[in-house]
Amino acid sequence: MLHVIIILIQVENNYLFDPNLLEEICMNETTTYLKGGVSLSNPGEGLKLRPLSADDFAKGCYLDLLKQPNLVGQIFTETILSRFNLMKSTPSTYFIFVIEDLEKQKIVASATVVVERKFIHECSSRGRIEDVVVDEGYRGLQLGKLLVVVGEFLSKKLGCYKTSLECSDGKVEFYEKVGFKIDGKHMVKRFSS
Ligand SMILES: CC(=O)SCCNC(=O)CCNC(=O)[C@H](O)C(C)(C)COP(=O)(O)OP(=O)(O)OC[C@H]1O[C@@H](n2cnc3c(N)ncnc32)[C@H](O)[C@@H]1OP(=O)(O)O
Repeated sequence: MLHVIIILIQVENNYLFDPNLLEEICMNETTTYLKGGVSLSNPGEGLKLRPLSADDFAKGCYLDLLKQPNLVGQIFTETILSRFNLMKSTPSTYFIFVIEDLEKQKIVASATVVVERKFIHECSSRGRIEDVVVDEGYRGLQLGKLLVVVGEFLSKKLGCYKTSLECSDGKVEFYEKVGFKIDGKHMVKRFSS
């Protein structure tokens, strides 16, 4: 039964969100310089930036990518697909986009924008950039920077008044290169490791 569900999802090319949203983003205003002409429409030779698709789990490579910061743990196909469908059915909230190496059919980079709805600031919304990761074999090609800039402009397009992210001290310099500034302190109480 599960196999039937997976096949149906593959046939529909089930994107998490409408790909037109990415195509409509205009990054002309960015102050971030992406070397080598890297852009949303041209992330590099043979690479394509697009929304996450349910197909990417069947290929396996998306989870392999997320394992590179070793954050996946043990999960089952049913759990993954039910989480994907939950995100997809929550309107205008979860935007996971990936970069695929088309020849290898491999997901080589990914980032998430989550839109948090608020009552403050006249019922505004805030974007959060999460889970930025580039495959070890594709680092240093400006893909990390591209993901963050796309996250920034996607947040803007979705009407957010600001976008923010949390990172370790070792990544501060990377995010500063894309125009982010330290603003206050981040505090946390963990319920599991
Ligand atoms: C909000 C969050 O998700 S925080 C979690 C961040 N993700 C991770 O830690 C996962 C593991 N790391 C990675 O996936 C990658 O190393 C990333 C995403 C941090 C960087 O991706 P890359 O594609 O290699 O970065 P990219 O090629 O775009 O580099 C951009 C610039 O930042 C610099 N840079 C890259 N990593 C770092 C770093 N850790 N510290 C300082 N500078 C860095 C590069 O030298 C480059 O400089 P340049 O533009 O002047 O040449």
